[in-house]
Amino acid sequence: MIETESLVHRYGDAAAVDGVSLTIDDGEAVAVVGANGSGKTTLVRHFDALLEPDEGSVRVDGRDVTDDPVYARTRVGMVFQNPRDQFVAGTVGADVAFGPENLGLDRPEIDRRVDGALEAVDMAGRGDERIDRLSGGEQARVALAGALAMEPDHLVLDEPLVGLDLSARESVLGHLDALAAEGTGLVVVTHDLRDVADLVDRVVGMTDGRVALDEPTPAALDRLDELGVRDPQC
Ligand SMILES: Nc1ncnc2c1ncn2[C@@H]1O[C@H](COP(=O)(O)OP(=O)(O)OP(=O)(O)O)[C@@H](O)[C@H]1O
Repeated sequence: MIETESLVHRYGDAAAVDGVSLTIDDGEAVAVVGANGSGKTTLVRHFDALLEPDEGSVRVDGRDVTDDPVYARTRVGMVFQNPRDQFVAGTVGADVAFGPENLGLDRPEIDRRVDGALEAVDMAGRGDERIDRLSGGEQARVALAGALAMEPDHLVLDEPLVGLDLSARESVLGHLDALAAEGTGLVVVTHDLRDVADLVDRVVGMTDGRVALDEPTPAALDRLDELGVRDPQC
Protein backbone atom coordinates (compact mmCIF):
# COMPACT_ATOMS: atom_id res chain seq x y z
CA MET A 1 0.00 0.00 0.00
CA ILE A 2 1.18 3.50 -0.88
CA GLU A 3 0.03 6.38 1.33
CA THR A 4 0.76 10.07 1.15
CA GLU A 5 -0.33 12.33 3.96
CA SER A 6 -0.62 16.09 3.45
CA LEU A 7 2.32 15.87 1.05
CA VAL A 8 3.80 19.17 -0.11
CA HIS A 9 6.66 19.55 -2.60
CA ARG A 10 8.01 22.95 -3.57
CA TYR A 11 10.39 24.00 -6.31
CA GLY A 12 11.59 27.31 -4.95
CA ASP A 13 8.49 29.09 -3.68
CA ALA A 14 6.04 27.28 -5.95
CA ALA A 15 4.22 24.21 -4.59
CA ALA A 16 4.13 21.55 -7.34
CA VAL A 17 2.37 19.19 -4.94
CA ASP A 18 0.23 21.04 -2.47
CA GLY A 19 -1.23 18.94 0.33
CA VAL A 20 -1.95 15.56 -1.23
CA SER A 21 -3.36 12.75 0.92
CA LEU A 22 -3.85 9.60 -1.07
CA THR A 23 -4.04 5.88 -0.39
CA ILE A 24 -3.37 3.33 -3.13
CA ASP A 25 -4.09 -0.25 -2.13
CA ASP A 26 -2.20 -3.28 -3.36
CA GLY A 27 -3.67 -4.51 -6.62
CA GLU A 28 -5.39 -1.24 -7.51
CA ALA A 29 -5.02 0.12 -11.05
CA VAL A 30 -5.06 3.91 -10.86
CA ALA A 31 -4.58 6.62 -13.48
CA VAL A 32 -3.10 9.92 -12.30
CA VAL A 33 -4.32 12.49 -14.79
CA GLY A 34 -4.12 16.25 -15.16
CA ALA A 35 -2.91 19.00 -17.44
CA ASN A 36 0.80 19.59 -18.06
CA GLY A 37 2.44 20.95 -14.94
CA SER A 38 -0.32 19.85 -12.56
CA GLY A 39 2.15 17.94 -10.39
CA LYS A 40 1.65 14.32 -11.47
CA THR A 41 5.31 13.42 -11.96
CA THR A 42 6.41 15.21 -8.82
CA LEU A 43 3.78 13.31 -6.81
CA VAL A 44 4.73 9.84 -7.99
CA ARG A 45 8.47 10.42 -7.63
CA HIS A 46 7.81 10.69 -3.92
CA PHE A 47 6.55 7.10 -3.82
CA ASP A 48 10.15 5.90 -4.22
CA ALA A 49 11.76 8.67 -2.18
CA LEU A 50 13.30 10.15 -5.33
CA LEU A 51 12.28 13.50 -3.87
CA GLU A 52 12.04 14.58 -0.26
CA PRO A 53 8.79 16.04 1.11
CA ASP A 54 8.81 19.69 2.17
CA GLU A 55 5.83 18.85 4.33
CA GLY A 56 3.84 15.72 5.07
CA SER A 57 4.93 12.12 4.59
CA VAL A 58 4.86 9.12 2.28
CA ARG A 59 4.63 5.51 3.43
CA VAL A 60 4.85 2.20 1.62
CA ASP A 61 3.32 -0.65 3.61
CA GLY A 62 3.39 1.62 6.63
CA ARG A 63 7.13 2.39 6.36
CA ASP A 64 8.19 5.98 5.83
CA VAL A 65 9.95 6.11 2.45
CA THR A 66 12.47 8.74 3.55
CA ASP A 67 13.56 6.46 6.41
CA ASP A 68 13.63 3.33 4.25
CA PRO A 69 14.00 4.21 0.56
CA VAL A 70 15.37 0.77 -0.32
CA TYR A 71 12.18 -0.89 0.90
CA ALA A 72 10.03 1.56 -1.07
CA ARG A 73 12.05 0.99 -4.26
CA THR A 74 11.74 -2.76 -3.84
CA ARG A 75 7.95 -2.68 -3.52
CA VAL A 76 7.19 0.19 -5.93
CA GLY A 77 8.70 -0.16 -9.42
CA MET A 78 9.07 2.98 -11.56
CA VAL A 79 9.15 3.24 -15.31
CA PHE A 80 10.02 6.75 -16.43
CA GLN A 81 8.75 8.79 -19.32
CA ASN A 82 11.85 8.39 -21.46
CA PRO A 83 13.16 4.84 -21.00
CA ARG A 84 16.58 5.89 -22.36
CA ASP A 85 17.12 7.80 -19.12
CA GLN A 86 16.60 4.63 -17.16
CA PHE A 87 18.99 2.14 -18.76
CA VAL A 88 22.15 1.36 -16.84
CA ALA A 89 23.67 -1.34 -19.07
CA GLY A 90 24.35 -1.84 -22.76
CA THR A 91 22.48 -5.09 -23.28
CA VAL A 92 18.92 -6.11 -22.52
CA GLY A 93 19.76 -8.93 -20.11
CA ALA A 94 22.38 -6.95 -18.17
CA ASP A 95 20.00 -4.05 -17.78
CA VAL A 96 17.10 -6.16 -16.53
CA ALA A 97 19.43 -8.01 -14.14
CA PHE A 98 20.73 -4.79 -12.57
CA GLY A 99 17.89 -4.34 -10.04
CA PRO A 100 17.81 -7.95 -8.82
CA GLU A 101 21.63 -7.94 -8.57
CA ASN A 102 21.41 -4.92 -6.29
CA LEU A 103 19.00 -6.81 -4.06
CA GLY A 104 21.86 -9.26 -3.43
CA LEU A 105 19.93 -12.24 -4.82
CA ASP A 106 21.81 -15.37 -5.88
CA ARG A 107 22.53 -16.02 -9.56
CA PRO A 108 19.83 -18.67 -10.18
CA GLU A 109 17.19 -16.34 -8.69
CA ILE A 110 18.48 -13.39 -10.75
CA ASP A 111 18.36 -15.51 -13.91
CA ARG A 112 14.84 -16.69 -13.07
CA ARG A 113 13.64 -13.13 -12.65
CA VAL A 114 15.34 -11.85 -15.79
CA ASP A 115 13.93 -14.71 -17.88
CA GLY A 116 10.45 -14.23 -16.41
CA ALA A 117 10.47 -10.46 -16.92
CA LEU A 118 11.68 -10.73 -20.52
CA GLU A 119 9.07 -13.36 -21.25
CA ALA A 120 6.35 -11.13 -19.76
CA VAL A 121 7.18 -8.40 -22.30
CA ASP A 122 7.72 -10.72 -25.29
CA MET A 123 11.49 -10.25 -25.27
CA ALA A 124 12.43 -13.83 -24.27
CA GLY A 125 15.78 -14.95 -25.65
CA ARG A 126 16.87 -11.39 -26.54
CA GLY A 127 19.02 -10.76 -23.47
CA ASP A 128 22.24 -10.36 -25.47
CA GLU A 129 20.90 -7.67 -27.79
CA ARG A 130 22.17 -4.12 -27.51
CA ILE A 131 19.55 -1.71 -26.16
CA ASP A 132 20.63 1.12 -28.45
CA ARG A 133 19.77 -1.01 -31.49
CA LEU A 134 16.17 -1.61 -30.37
CA SER A 135 13.10 0.30 -31.54
CA GLY A 136 11.37 2.74 -29.20
CA GLY A 137 8.63 0.19 -28.49
CA GLU A 138 11.17 -2.52 -27.67
CA GLN A 139 13.07 -0.14 -25.39
CA ALA A 140 9.82 0.67 -23.58
CA ARG A 141 9.27 -3.05 -23.04
CA VAL A 142 12.83 -3.54 -21.74
CA ALA A 143 12.30 -0.69 -19.26
CA LEU A 144 9.10 -2.40 -18.14
CA ALA A 145 10.96 -5.72 -17.79
CA GLY A 146 13.57 -4.01 -15.62
CA ALA A 147 10.87 -2.88 -13.22
CA LEU A 148 9.11 -6.26 -13.33
CA ALA A 149 12.28 -8.13 -12.43
CA MET A 150 12.06 -6.49 -9.01
CA GLU A 151 8.69 -8.26 -8.57
CA PRO A 152 7.10 -5.11 -7.14
CA ASP A 153 3.64 -4.82 -5.62
CA HIS A 154 3.04 -1.58 -7.53
CA LEU A 155 4.30 -0.47 -10.89
CA VAL A 156 4.35 3.30 -11.50
CA LEU A 157 4.51 4.29 -15.17
CA ASP A 158 5.00 7.92 -16.16
CA GLU A 159 3.46 8.53 -19.59
CA PRO A 160 4.26 4.98 -20.74
CA LEU A 161 2.80 5.40 -24.23
CA VAL A 162 4.33 8.73 -25.24
CA GLY A 163 6.45 8.39 -28.38
CA LEU A 164 5.26 4.87 -29.20
CA ASP A 165 3.57 3.92 -32.45
CA LEU A 166 0.18 2.24 -32.44
CA SER A 167 1.37 -1.35 -32.38
CA ALA A 168 3.90 -0.65 -29.62
CA ARG A 169 1.17 1.08 -27.61
CA GLU A 170 -1.12 -1.88 -27.99
CA SER A 171 1.65 -4.24 -26.98
CA VAL A 172 2.57 -2.25 -23.85
CA LEU A 173 -1.10 -1.88 -22.90
CA GLY A 174 -1.65 -5.61 -23.37
CA HIS A 175 1.25 -6.37 -21.04
CA LEU A 176 -0.03 -3.92 -18.44
CA ASP A 177 -3.47 -5.47 -18.62
CA ALA A 178 -2.00 -8.93 -18.03
CA LEU A 179 0.01 -7.64 -15.06
CA ALA A 180 -3.05 -6.01 -13.52
CA ALA A 181 -4.99 -9.25 -13.98
CA GLU A 182 -2.24 -11.08 -12.08
CA GLY A 183 -2.56 -8.62 -9.19
CA THR A 184 0.26 -6.12 -9.74
CA GLY A 185 -0.95 -2.67 -8.77
CA LEU A 186 -0.59 -0.03 -11.49
CA VAL A 187 -0.23 3.71 -11.18
CA VAL A 188 -0.27 5.20 -14.68
CA VAL A 189 0.58 8.88 -15.04
CA THR A 190 -0.94 10.38 -18.16
CA HIS A 191 -2.21 13.67 -19.53
CA ASP A 192 -4.49 11.70 -21.83
CA LEU A 193 -6.86 9.23 -20.21
CA ARG A 194 -8.00 7.88 -23.56
CA ASP A 195 -5.27 5.29 -23.70
CA VAL A 196 -5.68 3.81 -20.26
CA ALA A 197 -9.37 4.24 -19.41
CA ASP A 198 -10.00 0.53 -19.99
CA LEU A 199 -7.01 -0.44 -17.87
CA VAL A 200 -7.70 1.44 -14.63
CA ASP A 201 -10.37 1.13 -11.94
CA ARG A 202 -9.81 4.55 -10.46
CA VAL A 203 -8.84 8.01 -11.66
CA VAL A 204 -7.02 10.58 -9.54
CA GLY A 205 -7.14 14.02 -11.18
CA MET A 206 -4.61 16.70 -10.31
CA THR A 207 -5.03 20.45 -10.68
CA ASP A 208 -2.34 22.87 -9.49
CA GLY A 209 -0.74 20.27 -7.24
CA ARG A 210 -3.95 19.21 -5.55
CA VAL A 211 -6.25 16.22 -5.94
CA ALA A 212 -9.30 17.67 -7.70
CA LEU A 213 -10.96 14.36 -8.46
CA ASP A 214 -10.70 10.83 -7.07
CA GLU A 215 -13.35 8.54 -8.47
CA PRO A 216 -13.94 5.12 -9.99
CA THR A 217 -13.19 5.33 -13.72
CA PRO A 218 -16.76 5.54 -15.07
CA ALA A 219 -17.69 8.44 -12.78
CA ALA A 220 -14.38 10.20 -13.46
CA LEU A 221 -14.91 10.16 -17.21
CA ASP A 222 -17.87 12.51 -16.80
CA ARG A 223 -15.76 15.09 -14.98
CA LEU A 224 -12.61 15.22 -17.09
CA ASP A 225 -13.37 18.54 -18.75
CA GLU A 226 -12.99 20.25 -15.37
CA LEU A 227 -9.36 19.12 -15.31
CA GLY A 228 -8.43 19.97 -18.87
CA VAL A 229 -7.93 16.26 -19.59
CA ARG A 230 -9.22 14.88 -22.84
CA ASP A 231 -12.25 12.63 -22.71
CA PRO A 232 -11.51 9.16 -24.12
CA GLN A 233 -14.72 9.24 -26.17
CA CYS A 234 -13.62 12.32 -28.15
N1 LIG B 1 13.03 20.18 -11.37
C1 LIG B 1 12.15 21.19 -11.36
N2 LIG B 1 12.52 22.43 -11.02
C2 LIG B 1 11.64 23.45 -10.98
N3 LIG B 1 10.32 23.32 -11.26
C3 LIG B 1 9.89 22.10 -11.62
C4 LIG B 1 10.79 20.97 -11.69
N4 LIG B 1 10.06 19.89 -12.05
C5 LIG B 1 8.79 20.31 -12.21
N5 LIG B 1 8.69 21.64 -11.96
C6 LIG B 1 7.46 22.43 -12.00
O1 LIG B 1 6.54 21.86 -11.09
C7 LIG B 1 5.23 21.85 -11.62
C8 LIG B 1 4.71 20.42 -11.68
O2 LIG B 1 5.50 19.67 -12.59
P1 LIG B 1 5.28 18.11 -12.83
O3 LIG B 1 6.30 17.69 -13.85
O4 LIG B 1 5.24 17.40 -11.55
O5 LIG B 1 3.84 18.11 -13.47
P2 LIG B 1 3.18 17.07 -14.46
O6 LIG B 1 1.73 17.13 -14.20
O7 LIG B 1 3.85 15.76 -14.35
O8 LIG B 1 3.47 17.74 -15.87
P3 LIG B 1 3.91 17.08 -17.26
O9 LIG B 1 2.72 16.34 -17.74
O10 LIG B 1 4.24 18.28 -18.11
O11 LIG B 1 5.11 16.22 -16.97
C9 LIG B 1 5.34 22.52 -12.98
O12 LIG B 1 5.01 23.87 -12.83
C10 LIG B 1 6.79 22.35 -13.35
O13 LIG B 1 7.22 23.40 -14.20
